[in-house]
Amino acid sequence: MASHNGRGDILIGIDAGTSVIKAVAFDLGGRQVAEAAVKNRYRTGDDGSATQSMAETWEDCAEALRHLGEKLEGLAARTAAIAVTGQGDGTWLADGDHRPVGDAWLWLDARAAPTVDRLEKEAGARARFEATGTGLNTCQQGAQMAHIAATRPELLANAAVALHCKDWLYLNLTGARATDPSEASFTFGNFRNRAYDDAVIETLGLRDFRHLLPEIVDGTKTTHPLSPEAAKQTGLLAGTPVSLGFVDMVMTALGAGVYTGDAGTACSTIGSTGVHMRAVHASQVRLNDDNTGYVIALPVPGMVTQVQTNMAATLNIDWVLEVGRGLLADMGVEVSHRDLVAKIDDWLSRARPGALLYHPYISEAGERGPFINADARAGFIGLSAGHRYPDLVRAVVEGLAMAARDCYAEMGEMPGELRLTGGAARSRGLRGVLSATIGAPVRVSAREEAGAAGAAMMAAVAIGVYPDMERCIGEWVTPLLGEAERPDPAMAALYQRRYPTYAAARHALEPIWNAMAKDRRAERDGAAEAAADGRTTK
Ligand SMILES: Nc1ncnc2c1ncn2[C@@H]1O[C@H](COP(=O)(O)OP(=O)(O)O)[C@@H](O)[C@H]1O
Ligand SMILES: O=P(O)(O)OC[C@H](O)[C@H](O)CO
Repeated sequence: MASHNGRGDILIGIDAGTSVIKAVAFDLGGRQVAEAAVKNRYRTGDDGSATQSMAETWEDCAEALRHLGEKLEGLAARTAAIAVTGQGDGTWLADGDHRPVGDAWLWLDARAAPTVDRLEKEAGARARFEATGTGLNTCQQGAQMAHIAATRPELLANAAVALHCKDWLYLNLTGARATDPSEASFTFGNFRNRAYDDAVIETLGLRDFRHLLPEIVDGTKTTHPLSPEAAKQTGLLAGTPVSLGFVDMVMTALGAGVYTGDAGTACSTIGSTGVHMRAVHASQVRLNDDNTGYVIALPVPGMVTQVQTNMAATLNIDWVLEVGRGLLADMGVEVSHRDLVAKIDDWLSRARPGALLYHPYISEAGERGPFINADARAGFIGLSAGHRYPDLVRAVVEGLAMAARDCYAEMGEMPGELRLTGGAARSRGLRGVLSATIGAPVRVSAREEAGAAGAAMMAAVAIGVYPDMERCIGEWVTPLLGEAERPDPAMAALYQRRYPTYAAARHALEPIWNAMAKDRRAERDGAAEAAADGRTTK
């Protein structure tokens, strides 16, 4: 088999997202030259589970790389390096032969909620937060492993290594068991030194499982060669250097301009999840009193992102569109999700701004930023008989913007400029709502695949295309930033008035969510008991 000869003019970035797995080819100066995508698949259950086949995820990744090869002639020989990032958090357990131990638990999995409640009440919770910079929530591997240890210990007993999504793909690409400094430190470590912290592991009750945590590898410094088996499956050349990217949240932000040296800028990703972040030196991180948010390392020495993240962003848009699609389907009218997405800006323009309040906590796992409550649920406030579908769509979009403001309010001053990325940033109407709600201009990067680009930038630094990340950003990111879109003053004043009501309502709703969740749990337990009785009396 041919192997890599150490040259090439293409960098491949892989971004294994929650909705799509993408493989993207860039030239060495950062121009995107080809892209291939495979839809990701995961399952959700009534018990709050959200799981994904690990074997299929690797097959889908390999398929995306093969498709990329079909689109770009001579890709294998031209590839100078590959980098991989992916959906963060979650628990991907592999055994000693690098086979999956069951399906992966995703970041959307809510089963660890009782364990999060327990651990947050125990001594050591604040110390853990001060080390990781990250509030414990159901998404994270630490909480999920602690829950698995309590409820399904055989899974951990059968595992040799606990990985995240991108780490699992890296293992399949290279055979190396590794994780990156960002997920390692915000889950089990300290963001100041990017290393594991045994005291954190102890507070999670995971001392006996410490051996499952893999080596931490900085993908801007270290690469591993593509293995012969992976080469066969992907159509690339064995020996091609592979760099392990940081978690997708920070790769996307890096590619979209979170760190360009301009003071006061911030970056929001409005994708399935909503991620709101600013680049700061690790010494400038301000931890809140509520133990919420993330501190995610950047692949730049000393620099991290201070983050608050909404569990669900465009998942809310998808929900309201699906309501419309389902109704039309019942009446025999078939429309696609894409057709409905194309209508969003029209609906936004037909509805009165600020007429309704919507809290976008549509995920089964509740909300994680700026507050953590697995019981939080979405809802409209202010409906009256005259409201129509466009009003609901507008309220959902305004709810995403209010939730973003809520996150920035928790982190200090509102940003002076907001760089936007993620699927929903394509909507001009949504950008206008966000800009007015934050009270700052927004800019969208012409970069289509910011996450894959962020990862490829790490490979570019790792193989010496650039001496450091700053120089790479100067060519890959800054020139692609679009014009600043300024907020409409009247709309900004309206949303400024609405925000305190939005925030007050979410505080007031907390006991209602908790009571509803208690009822749901009691009903589920009652149904399970009735089913068990039915079985024993047969
Ligand atoms: N033009 C648009 N206007 C508003 N929302 C959009 C638009 N295009 C895509 N979206 C939303 O973005 C979602 C996809 O976002 P994306 O960032 O690609 O997903 P992910 O975060 O899962 O990678 C779509 O499902 C839809 O809700
Ligand atoms: O794959 P996407 O939805 O872009 O990213 C998911 C995040 O990594 C996740 O929210 C981490 O908890």
